[in-house]
Amino acid sequence: MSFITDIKTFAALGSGVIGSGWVARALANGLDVVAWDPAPGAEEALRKRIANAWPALEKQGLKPGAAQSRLRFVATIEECVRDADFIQESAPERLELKLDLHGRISAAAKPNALIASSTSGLLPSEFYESSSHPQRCIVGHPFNPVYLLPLVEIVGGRNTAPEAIEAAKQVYSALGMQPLHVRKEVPGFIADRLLEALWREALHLVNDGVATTGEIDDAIRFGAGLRWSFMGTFLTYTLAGGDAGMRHFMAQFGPALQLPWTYLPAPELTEELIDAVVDGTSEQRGERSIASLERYRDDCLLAVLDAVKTTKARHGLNFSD
Ligand SMILES: NC(=O)C1=CN([C@@H]2O[C@H](COP(=O)(O)OP(=O)(O)OC[C@H]3O[C@@H](n4cnc5c(N)ncnc54)[C@H](O)[C@@H]3O)[C@@H](O)[C@H]2O)C=CC1
Ligand SMILES: C[N+](C)(C)CC(=O)CC(=O)[O-]
Repeated sequence: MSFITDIKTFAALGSGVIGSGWVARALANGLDVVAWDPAPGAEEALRKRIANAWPALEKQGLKPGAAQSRLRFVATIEECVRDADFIQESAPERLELKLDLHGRISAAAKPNALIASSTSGLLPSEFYESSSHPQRCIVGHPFNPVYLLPLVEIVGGRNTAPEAIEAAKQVYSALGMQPLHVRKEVPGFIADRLLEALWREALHLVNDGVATTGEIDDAIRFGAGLRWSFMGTFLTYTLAGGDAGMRHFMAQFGPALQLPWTYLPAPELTEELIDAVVDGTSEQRGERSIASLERYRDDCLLAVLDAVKTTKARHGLNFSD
């Protein structure tokens, strides 16, 4: 089974926050883009959003041939997808709406054109249920702003062909993205599971009068947020275990998971879970020593801090603003 990976024409259905981000990314990569959205005034709003994103894209570097004028806004779903090599749906997050929309998209599209949905957490097996050629249907979950953030989670449904996942990885990589294949079809995928957990706790803290939204945002942006831009939670905590690494960290801080810090039920700390975490982080570390990882972490932190400081100053802000 082969799918189109050398794409020239990108179709975008739904041109709100996320759809317009996809259009901006595709245009900046030198593609022709065809867009459709049923809302009155949608074309004007889309063109405004693209113009607003363009200076950042120019700064990042446009691909040869990139131009805002290569966007064509059309009146029907069928016209939008008929000649497209790749289709990205970014319509409202409602199962019935997506089910119906994908029935129409897939009936009109070329059978070997990949069809992706930007959904944040609906299951592809459900909303692609009545699609034609469902083996080419995937989720491509992006992050806002889509034209700058590289991560895209790729999720297949019951009928998705493994070749479609590989083809989608190629397409998104060619668009300058970092694809992450979510191997199990679960609601919320990987990233939103994490983001929603943080969001849930943040709302509890506000609701209980513990902190203001600004204080919670400060707690993120001046601490873990800076680390997260270059090192994830598991490797960060490996360093927090000192020279003894993750096993020491698990022994010292693992029991705290049972304290009532959180409203989320904690998993039971079985030996199996500890081993999985220790083994996973050992693999992430590879041959690197704790000290060399610390130097890497500090270098990255300084670079990020410097970049944030310089950019804030350009906007007339202090670092603490
Ligand atoms: N906003 C966010 O932070 C993120 C959203 N997503 C996902 O992207 C998708 C779109 O979300 P947003 O852009 O935030 O919503 P939005 O509300 O900004 O845009 C949705 C657009 O879809 C249009 N629309 C309405 N009915 C439609 C239909 N039948 N077919 C096609 N388009 C239709 C609306 O006119 C609107 O322009 C959702 O599936 C959402 O879960 C994914 C990542 C992040
Ligand atoms: C709020 N959200 C679940 C729609 C967020 C995302 O899906 C990703 C993001 O950009 O944070």
